[in-house]
Amino acid sequence: MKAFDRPALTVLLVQGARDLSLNLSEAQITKLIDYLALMAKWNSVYNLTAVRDPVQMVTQHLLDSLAAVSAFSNAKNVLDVGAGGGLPGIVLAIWAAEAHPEMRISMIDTVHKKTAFLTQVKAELNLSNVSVYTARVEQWQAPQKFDVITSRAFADLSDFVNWSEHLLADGGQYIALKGVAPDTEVAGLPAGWQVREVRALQVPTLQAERHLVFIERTVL
Ligand SMILES: C[S@@+](CC[C@H](N)C(=O)[O-])C[C@H]1O[C@@H](n2cnc3c(N)ncnc32)[C@H](O)[C@@H]1O
Repeated sequence: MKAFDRPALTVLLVQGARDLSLNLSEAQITKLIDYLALMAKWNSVYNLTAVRDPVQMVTQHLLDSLAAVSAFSNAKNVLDVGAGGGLPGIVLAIWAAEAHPEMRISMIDTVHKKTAFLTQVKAELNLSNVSVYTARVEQWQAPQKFDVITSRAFADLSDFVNWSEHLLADGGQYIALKGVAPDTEVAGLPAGWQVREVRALQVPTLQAERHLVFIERTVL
């Protein structure tokens, strides 16, 4: 692994957040870098991400998730499905703790090693707005329904919706983080669901195409 140069990574993150017009406090920047440090430290044990270069981790993990957070501004109760090492859920939680203190973020993954890591991140970063669950989402009976269900790099849109629709509250929506414009996936959505918007994202220093897909129940 390349060296974890905290000051240089902080500069990159601050600049990226500025490019995204996000007003992050010093405490939020510190927590985001602390999170990355935990991920870099435990990656070999927990197998959290294939991205090993800390500079790339800032871009592909922190800024990629930060580019999406303002879409969650009205959410109260968010579920991140297939959260893995915590993306976008942990980044969303660090942002929301100050920007939207009423927002709760639940994260679910099947792999116990990953949820053990997320539980450790929650404790070390003092994220009282986070809940972590180990389960297959399609079999999971949640303590409550969610007004927003999100995922990044989880499944195609139709499986994502089919496996988790029992968890979405009436009037709720999906916000999926996707790569290239997901036209084929959009066409394959199950009956009763429609795409409200596909929004292109600009992630600072990332060349790849990124999109947010907003899905809701079809109004009859
Ligand atoms: C490619 S990883 C993406 C992780 C993270 N969202 C990210 O963007 O880095 C997909 C994750 O989905 C989890 N997963 C796969 N099937 C699942 C299911 N049925 N229910 C919950 N999690 C699942 C896997 O364990 C894995 O951690």
